[in-house]
Amino acid sequence: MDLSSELEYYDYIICGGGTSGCVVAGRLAENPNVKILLIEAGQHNKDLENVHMVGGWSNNFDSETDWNVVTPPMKGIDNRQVKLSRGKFLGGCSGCNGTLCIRGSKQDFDDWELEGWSGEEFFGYMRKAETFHPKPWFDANEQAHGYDGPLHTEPHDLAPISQLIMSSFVSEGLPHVPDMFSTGETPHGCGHAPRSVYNGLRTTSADFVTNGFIRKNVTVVTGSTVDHVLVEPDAQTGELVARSVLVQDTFSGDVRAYHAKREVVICGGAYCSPAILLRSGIGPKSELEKHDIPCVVDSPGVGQNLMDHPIVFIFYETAHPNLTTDHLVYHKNAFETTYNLWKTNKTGFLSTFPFGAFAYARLDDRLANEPLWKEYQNTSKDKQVGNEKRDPMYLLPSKQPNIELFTTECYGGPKQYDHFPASPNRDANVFSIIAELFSPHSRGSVTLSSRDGRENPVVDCNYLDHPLDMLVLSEGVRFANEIVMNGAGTKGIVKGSWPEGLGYGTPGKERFRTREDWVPYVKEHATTCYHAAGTCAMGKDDNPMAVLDNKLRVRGVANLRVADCSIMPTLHGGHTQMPAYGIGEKCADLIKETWSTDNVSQGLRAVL
Ligand SMILES: Cc1cc2nc3c(=O)[nH]c(=O)nc-3n(C[C@H](O)[C@H](O)[C@H](O)COP(=O)(O)OP(=O)(O)OC[C@H]3O[C@@H](n4cnc5c(N)ncnc54)[C@H](O)[C@@H]3O)c2cc1C
Repeated sequence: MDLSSELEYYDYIICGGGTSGCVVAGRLAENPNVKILLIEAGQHNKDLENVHMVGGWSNNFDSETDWNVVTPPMKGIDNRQVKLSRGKFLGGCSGCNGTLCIRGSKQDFDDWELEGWSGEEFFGYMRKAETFHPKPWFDANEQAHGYDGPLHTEPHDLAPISQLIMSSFVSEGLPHVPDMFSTGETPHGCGHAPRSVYNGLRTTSADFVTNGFIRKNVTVVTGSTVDHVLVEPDAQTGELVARSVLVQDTFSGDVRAYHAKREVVICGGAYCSPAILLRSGIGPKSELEKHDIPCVVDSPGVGQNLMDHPIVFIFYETAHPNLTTDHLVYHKNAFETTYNLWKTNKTGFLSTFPFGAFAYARLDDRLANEPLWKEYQNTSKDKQVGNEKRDPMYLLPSKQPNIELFTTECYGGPKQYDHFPASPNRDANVFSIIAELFSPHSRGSVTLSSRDGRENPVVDCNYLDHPLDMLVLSEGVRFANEIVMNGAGTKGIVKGSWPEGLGYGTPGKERFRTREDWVPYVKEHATTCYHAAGTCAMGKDDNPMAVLDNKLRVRGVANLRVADCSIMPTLHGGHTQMPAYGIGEKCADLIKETWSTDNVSQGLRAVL
């Protein structure tokens, strides 16, 4: 195919206008002397009401604004398939997520053992993206936040049910540390998760290249799917260099090419970035052969090491009116009223996401007598940090939680829970608690279904394949239920539950008392927390599975980087949007460092 007449030239080409990609583009554009192209497969976000109105988040799914990825059956969860929604529009998942800003523990990033990515340094990059707006009632840790980034965040005003759950957390042994999800230093406690919302509007990474940050040197093309990156040997050195990007019109399939004078950065997210690399001939040779793609670099780690946090919901109905927020959205004509409120004032139920109270928990005492836990305690890699031994999940008990617990302030959750009987439209008042597994041992994969860039890859999350993952998550779910049933704030307020029979009826007749009792429910209902990561992992030079070096450079190809959640060697114990922002910030700095005048004159590979 002769593309020479169609080439357009940019200094940097960013492939994927999602959470990290927009940050990379926006930050590089601070230098007015460089020209940047940002390519997004989906549409622009400006007219997508359900992006700006946080409460409309789920309306972005099962349509053309969703990648609509569905896993194959997975044996760890009763051979069920799971729908993996991803934002397909400018801003990517930052425009349809739950808005939670939960950064993880600093130790999670120290564990990567990669120069430049310590917890201390990386928390600095997450702060850089943020402008935090305090509220008088919230005891913020001021140093933990940023105050001049394009991402506006604020604390969430709790509904009455969340206040009650917070006191149940405390009475069940999880001390209150208000801003613990921003500091990364408390592995066991409860507090408030700031949100990526301000003045009733969602803030997204698209804000780095739109609104107040539109810059002449950034060209945003939407509706354009990156098919592959053209990698060619340099005429003088023979070294492989990323030179151009081949793009298909998402709808018509028309092809065009763009040329990078300096670098190509792949930011397609943990499912699509490995797919772009594979289509470019960079990946496990055997996988490329299946699709007749010539192998440019045999990189066995591309698409492997897929991680996510499995979660399980438990729902409760309370007889007390107005503790939950169901009356503001589901009952009678509430939706019409609340929608008008958002339309006119940007306030009300739809202006925030109905998650409530949050906790991190260590489960050491609860798991101490489990035979599997003891077995791994003795046989697992016993790497010490100081005097402290890691637990079987490879976590440091003094620094990293085993699970997160969080709650909703009304009915709502993945579609698989729709069959539960107390539909809120019948005027029921419903809340839920969710247990989320950190540091899973199970690993999944991303492979190609076809060479066509417009076909989704095959994403197998392999949830709960490892027995330790099931052990910890089922104990986490059991703990979650005990908090609601026995905790000081919520004891006695429950009149129904899903699953049924959770101990609000006849004492001693509860159906779910032991951890084993919970295992079938976990298998039947575990689903994604949407935290996909790890499929183009960074790693040290002696690690053959490391797709990238610690500067996000693709091993074996010059002028090609990846920047999004796929780069994580291990998944942190938190939620992934703040790291995605931090990765974008870090990548922009790494690129600026490479192409600073000094470095360029030292012979880095400008291809023109
Ligand atoms: C429903 C949902 C709820 C979530 N809730 C939370 C939460 O409350 N808190 C939290 O911290 N995290 C949450 N997450 C996770 C978090 O939002 C994501 O992990 C993070 O935003 C991912 O950022 P990314 O840059 O890696 O990928 P993305 O944001 O997905 O960006 C990838 C971009 O690349 C584009 N793209 C892909 N392939 C191509 C191609 N071939 N050509 C051109 N463009 C392409 C995509 O359309 C997308 O815009 C949630 C995610 C979802 C989906």
